[in-house]
Amino acid sequence: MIEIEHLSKFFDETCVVDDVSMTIPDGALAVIVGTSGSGKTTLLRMINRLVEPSSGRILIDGKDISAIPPHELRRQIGYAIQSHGLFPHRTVGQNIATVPHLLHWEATKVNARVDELLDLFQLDPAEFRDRYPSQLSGGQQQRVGVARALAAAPKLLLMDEPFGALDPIIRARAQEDLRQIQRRLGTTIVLVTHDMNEAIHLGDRIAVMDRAKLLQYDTPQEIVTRPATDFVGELLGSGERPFRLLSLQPLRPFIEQGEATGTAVSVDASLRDALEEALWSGRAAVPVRDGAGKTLGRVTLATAIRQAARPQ
Ligand SMILES: Nc1ncnc2c1ncn2[C@@H]1O[C@H](COP(=O)(O)OP(=O)(O)OP(=O)(O)O)[C@@H](O)[C@H]1O
Repeated sequence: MIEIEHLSKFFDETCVVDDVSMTIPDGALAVIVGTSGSGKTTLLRMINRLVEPSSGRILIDGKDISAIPPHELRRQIGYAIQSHGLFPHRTVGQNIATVPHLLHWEATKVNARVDELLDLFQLDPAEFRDRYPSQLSGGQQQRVGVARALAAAPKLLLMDEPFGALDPIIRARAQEDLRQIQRRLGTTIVLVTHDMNEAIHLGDRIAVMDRAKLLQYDTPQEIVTRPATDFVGELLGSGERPFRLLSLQPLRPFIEQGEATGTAVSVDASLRDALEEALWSGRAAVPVRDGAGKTLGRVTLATAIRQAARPQ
């Protein structure tokens, strides 16, 4: 668990993080979202002591991190940034092995870990292990950057706009990878983004920042349905709110029996996906199928419309 208590940071006279308190439970994915210059990166970098707070404190598993030497702290905490920060003269394998080497892991264990991570990120180890970063696409470099951050299986991973440079298709895949990895390994993740869609899609909790202050820290559901200030509402985009609400609702509870033909949606999709499919094809209901292709029933446009309304 990470406990951030009354944390502030001044650069000269300017306060860039102002009295922020928040708790991130173990295994949660907390997203810090907000406008440019609101203090998101500074807040994140105080968690691994790349920036020292002016006041307040951070506890990780009950321990005040100001008592842990920074280099020791950083070996326990994964860190992935937008410009991936790979070492250009080291191979992909050597890059991923950085922290395991610092921790003096045995060579066989390191090699096995490198291959395991490459597999996880769908990069064939035989093909990619010995390449240099310049021989990879931007998306592959970013995946290697995240793999490197995960190499020593840190309990905590800090990510600063990790998917910022990716095109929308690869970005969606990288987001999906991250959620699966997080579920599998139980990693606690703090991720900075300025993209509200990404925040709602990924976050168990969302921290909304504006001008150094934490305006709201809550579940995506609460942020969408009960924004704490007008600014949070604006950041969500008022016209987008019904769709954001639908994207948070899995289809399964809304499946009913009845007639529906045409292209089906997956049972793993959200109500928003079903709404889009229904609207785009001009149908009042769409069939729902499971992974094996079996039709489970249908979801109607009327249900989606009902569920898009602001809860009372
Ligand atoms: N080392 C520094 N010295 C002085 N000012 C700094 C320093 N680092 C950041 N700042 C200032 O602190 C403020 C917050 O910066 P920060 O990078 O935390 O914001 P951010 O919300 O992550 O922004 P962005 O989304 O644009 O990356 C900005 O006004 C920035 O100019």
